[in-house]
Amino acid sequence: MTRIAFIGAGNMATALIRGLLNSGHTATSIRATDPYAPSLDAMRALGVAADDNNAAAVAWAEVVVIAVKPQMAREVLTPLAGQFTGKTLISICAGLPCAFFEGVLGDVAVVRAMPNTPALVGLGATGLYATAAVSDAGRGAADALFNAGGVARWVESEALIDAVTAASGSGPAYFFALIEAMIQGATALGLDSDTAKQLVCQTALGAAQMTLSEDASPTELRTRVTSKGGTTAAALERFEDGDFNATIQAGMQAAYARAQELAAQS
Ligand SMILES: NC(=O)C1=CN([C@@H]2O[C@H](COP(=O)(O)OP(=O)(O)OC[C@H]3O[C@@H](n4cnc5c(N)ncnc54)[C@H](O)[C@@H]3O)[C@@H](O)[C@H]2O)C=CC1
Ligand SMILES: O=C(O)[C@@H]1CCC=N1
Repeated sequence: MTRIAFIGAGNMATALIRGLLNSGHTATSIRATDPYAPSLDAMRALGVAADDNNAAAVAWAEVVVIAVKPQMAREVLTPLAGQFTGKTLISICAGLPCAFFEGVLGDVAVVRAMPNTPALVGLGATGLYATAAVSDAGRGAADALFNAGGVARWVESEALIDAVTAASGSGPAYFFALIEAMIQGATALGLDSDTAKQLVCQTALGAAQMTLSEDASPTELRTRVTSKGGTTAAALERFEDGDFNATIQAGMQAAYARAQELAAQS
């Protein structure tokens, strides 16, 4: 089984590791590093060896996932330069281009990945891009890692990873915000919070599942719910008073621009 080391054992690494374990990857083939003791304890509770020795983890691994904040990546990776020959580096750092890792590390085969936290429950969505230096085995390992926690799609150009970031990388937060607002709305109308949560979340699941499985566009599906002169139309008209669609588009453009700023600052 591929030996995978995670440098950084925070939120996203934990989601990916739990996805791997749930899909049958053995804990002894995973290792994690982090300077933060509670993160190491959480890893050990999953049966994953964890310490703060990045160099030893890289030496042990066939695949290394860099899962620190983008602003930390240079500082964390600089001491590891020259230690990636024959290994695959998978970066999940928002914004940072493959060329950044090649510049810091020298000889390295880089996969750029943009996963999301629902990997924790097996429903992650990941975009992947590989440089020409990545071997078939390296691509296969990335495929296996991200399909373990959901679905993964390869994109044709590296720039599209920033688009993935704006869509599905940050996307769970957009849906959490909508769910949060809808639960607040439902409780304001008198539902108890448990019932509101159940009904709102089931509605979100149902809408997503229908959009995937029905042979109809989201526009058509929305139209089928929206009776002329009915309740849905009343709500959607009010949303559009607040420029709902334009606001979502502008938010996603802001996420995309921020990914590019992170690259420029690296
Ligand atoms: N949270 C999310 O939804 C997503 C995050 N990402 C990317 O994943 C990366 C990690 O993000 P999160 O997990 O949210 O952040 P986080 O802050 O939860 O985790 C980062 C971890 O890196 C550790 N760290 C700091 N210095 C280190 C060092 N020298 N050696 C090893 N570990 C060190 C920190 O202690 C922390 O536990 C970021 O680059 C982010 O852009 C990508 C997709 C989604
Ligand atoms: O907010 C962020 O920068 C990271 C990348 C995508 C999701 N979380």
